[in-house]
Amino acid sequence: MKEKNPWHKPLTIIITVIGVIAIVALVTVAEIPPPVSAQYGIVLDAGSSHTALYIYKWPAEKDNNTGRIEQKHSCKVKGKGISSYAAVPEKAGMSLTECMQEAEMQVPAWRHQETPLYLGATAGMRLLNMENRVASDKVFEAVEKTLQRFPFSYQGARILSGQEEGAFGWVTVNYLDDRLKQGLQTTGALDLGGASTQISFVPREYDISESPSNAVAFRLYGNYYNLYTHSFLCYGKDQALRMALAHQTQSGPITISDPCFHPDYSVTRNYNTLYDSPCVSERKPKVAPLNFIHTGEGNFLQCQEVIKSLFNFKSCKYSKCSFNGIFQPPVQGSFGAFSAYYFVMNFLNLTDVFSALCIDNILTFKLVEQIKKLHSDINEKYLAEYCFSGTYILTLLTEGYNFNTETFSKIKFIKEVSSDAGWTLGYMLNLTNMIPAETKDSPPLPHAGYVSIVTVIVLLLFILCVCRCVWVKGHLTLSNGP
Ligand SMILES: Nc1ncnc2c1ncn2[C@@H]1O[C@H](COP(=O)(O)OP(=O)(O)O)[C@@H](O)[C@H]1O
Ligand SMILES: [Ca+2]
Repeated sequence: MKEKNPWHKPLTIIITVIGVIAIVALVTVAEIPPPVSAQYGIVLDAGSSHTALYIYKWPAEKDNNTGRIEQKHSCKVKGKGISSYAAVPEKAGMSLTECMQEAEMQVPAWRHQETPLYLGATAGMRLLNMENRVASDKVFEAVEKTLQRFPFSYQGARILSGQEEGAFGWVTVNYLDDRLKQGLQTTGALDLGGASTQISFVPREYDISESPSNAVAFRLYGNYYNLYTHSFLCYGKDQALRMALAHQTQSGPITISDPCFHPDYSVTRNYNTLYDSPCVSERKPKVAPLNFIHTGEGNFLQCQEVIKSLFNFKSCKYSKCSFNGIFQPPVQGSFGAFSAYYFVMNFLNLTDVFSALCIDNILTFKLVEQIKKLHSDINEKYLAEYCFSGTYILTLLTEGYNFNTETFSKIKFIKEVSSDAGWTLGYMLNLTNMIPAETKDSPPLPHAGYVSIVTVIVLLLFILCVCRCVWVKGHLTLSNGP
């Protein structure tokens, strides 16, 4: 008689049911496309001194909020900023062609059409727009014409407000540090450009109503942030230098001896060129020669006096001000200082240490010719201006924003944190809605998790089946045996 197989019926039914469920699940899950492709976004930062193109990349399958964005590529546009082409606007457009062609190569062709392309202009165009609206519109027309020729999804070119520039710089720094998602204490952002400078931070106690125009409220990943931000037009380092020179040429002299420049420095400058900016135009001396000779003297304390004269510390109708009657709560927490802050402080080796007392020792003004020999790879204009710029930065931070020895030590001079620090990433994150206001409940298991579990179940079933077959076969052999 054939022995009854104990594996029969209930077990077979269970195995069949689980097997069917597993196969159905596997088929369903397998239908979701695997997470392989990437998405791209392009932002052009049209600054006062130059334009830079940034390409960002993020995993395509993580819709909107979970994928990490990284900087894939950057390209420095040759020549000056777009505002410098006011007299020949078509050249502003042409200047962008090379970097745009690079972008075409960098982004896979099949992604071109869905890759958003933005251009944001900052203080250089803000000034041109104030000075000559028609010229500013023509520059934008030329730039648009060039950008639209490329196969990307062009989203427009516009001037960012100072508030946007400050706030997006803050978003970038905190996004890169991963502080927003984790709800950590945020880092303030200090951006020094050529034509404007921004300060943005979350103050300890903040009465927004005192100056609503300085307040930006964000809700990011479920957290509220009340950001203080201010952009000082004309206080970027190039316009600040113009203001310092204007201060020293009020009487229209033929020669000036500038304490902020090296003792052997001597350059002929044109009065019309110097005063050709809304930051200084009203102060142009009535009577002046065509040119003046700008010579150096190299004296830190006197240089600081000249620079202090660019700030008005007198009038303040708020509880507290930085300068020029602008409301500013006391600085709070750590700060990331980037763009020209970084370039200058990195060159002067002042990025790690600070003692208000030792600045003048560090900034002993050597002969500019010696410095040129030591740093033959660096642009001569930058070299000649580093002492002015260094003194300007220290004065702006300590006298202007009221950083003291303790709070200054919390400033980190940064070029990048995996991606370059600047407003462009924050701008793109905002325009593509990449940072959600709320944290979405993430699925209990990611796609890969489901696939693994189903695979393990199927494997177990397979092993179970094999065992059963072996058992049945063995049993039959035994029962059929002699
Ligand atoms: N290597 C460098 N050394 C010193 N300064 C630099 C260097 N590279 C860029 N800069 C300066 O950084 C500033 C960048 O400002 P930019 O972004 O063009 O202007 P804005 O933000 O005011 O529109 C300019 O003053 C430029 O001269
Ligand atoms: Ca800038």
